[in-house]
Amino acid sequence: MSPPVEIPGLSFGATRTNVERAISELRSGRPVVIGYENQAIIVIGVEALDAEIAQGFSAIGNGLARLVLPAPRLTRIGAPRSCAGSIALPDMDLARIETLALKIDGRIDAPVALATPLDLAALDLLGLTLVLPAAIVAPVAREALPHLLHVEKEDIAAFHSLQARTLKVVGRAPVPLEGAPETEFVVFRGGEGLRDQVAVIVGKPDLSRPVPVRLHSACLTGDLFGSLKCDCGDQLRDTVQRMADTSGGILLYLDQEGRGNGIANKMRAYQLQSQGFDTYEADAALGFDLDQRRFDFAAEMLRQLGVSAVEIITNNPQKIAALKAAGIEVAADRRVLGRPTAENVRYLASKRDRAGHFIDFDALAARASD
Ligand SMILES: Nc1nc2c(ncn2[C@@H]2O[C@H](COP(=O)(O)OP(=O)(O)OP(=O)(O)O)[C@@H](O)[C@H]2O)c(=O)[nH]1
Ligand SMILES: [Zn+2]
Repeated sequence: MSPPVEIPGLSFGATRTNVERAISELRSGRPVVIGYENQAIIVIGVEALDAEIAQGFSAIGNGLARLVLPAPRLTRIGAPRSCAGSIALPDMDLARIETLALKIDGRIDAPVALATPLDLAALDLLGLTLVLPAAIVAPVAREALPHLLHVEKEDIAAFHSLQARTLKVVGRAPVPLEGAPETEFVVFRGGEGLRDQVAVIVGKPDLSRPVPVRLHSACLTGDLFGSLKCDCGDQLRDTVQRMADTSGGILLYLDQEGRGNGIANKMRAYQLQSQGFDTYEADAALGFDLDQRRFDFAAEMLRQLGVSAVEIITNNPQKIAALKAAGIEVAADRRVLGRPTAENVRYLASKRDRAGHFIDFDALAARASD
């Protein structure tokens, strides 16, 4: 057999390749191995666990498998923590695991150990895959399980900053919209979890001045179906209309459904909301922090479009701070009013009270009676 060769242009770095493959493996329901120094663990998301895989974890882990949960979930089930932790799974009891990871009435039933660096890397990787942030892990020898995908802890950490840098335009075309006939869609690939991100350029904004810009995170229920639970659809259409009626602007339509949790977790959260939780309590009960989104790659999209200064259209102070941190000049910030409904007032009030969004309820009420 001829020896392996390094071919320029065909030798991709391990960081990108292995992490991208690991995301795909975990989403397909197959475990991966994460290595760090001379240690390694085998990992799978709770969502993908079945009796057969559980048996495999028992065998390979010699009874040392554990369930790793983020701090908000541990707090929810009665073990207040500011950092992730793990619970021993000596017998891989599937019903117990589901209760601890997901059930509303889950209660802690064993001591919680501090998460190891490898445990934290497992949660980090699951976050990129949009599955429930609950990991089953078991220690393994580094060289064991050669047929499974191996990824290094450092590569997972480095992947986050790599993502923004790998963005590139893969397609663009005019898409005339109702009320905004002169509109172009520009599709970028890369970004968060390799998803496609779209810049919607409305009219012909003057790039030599601060450009009206909105970063809009995808909301299937609100944007497309007009859900009454949020204000997203109104914000989307009103912003495009406002841009078309003035000197144009750019709306970045970001594939960040559910504040970055993914549509499946958003529906899990909605289910909890139907039982009385508010939008943040529901996310926390599932193990999520207030907001999973990052906006550094949105800044990179703007840069690639030739934008260096913006008038941002948002009520969300994190979006403003993130663009500034990424080196975009924010010359002004403008509010964007949705329409209040009986179903979304609690959601809007929670965003104001818990996440500091600038939401003026008097202005909203005036709008409702327009
Ligand atoms: N997890 C979760 N996500 C939600 C819920 N309701 C709406 N979302 C998501 O929240 C995000 C809202 O994004 P944006 O429209 O960019 O809004 P924002 O962060 O409130 O900021 P501005 O609208 O710019 O003020 C979308 O990704 C929605 O899918 C919810 O109850 N739970
Ligand atoms: Zn919405």
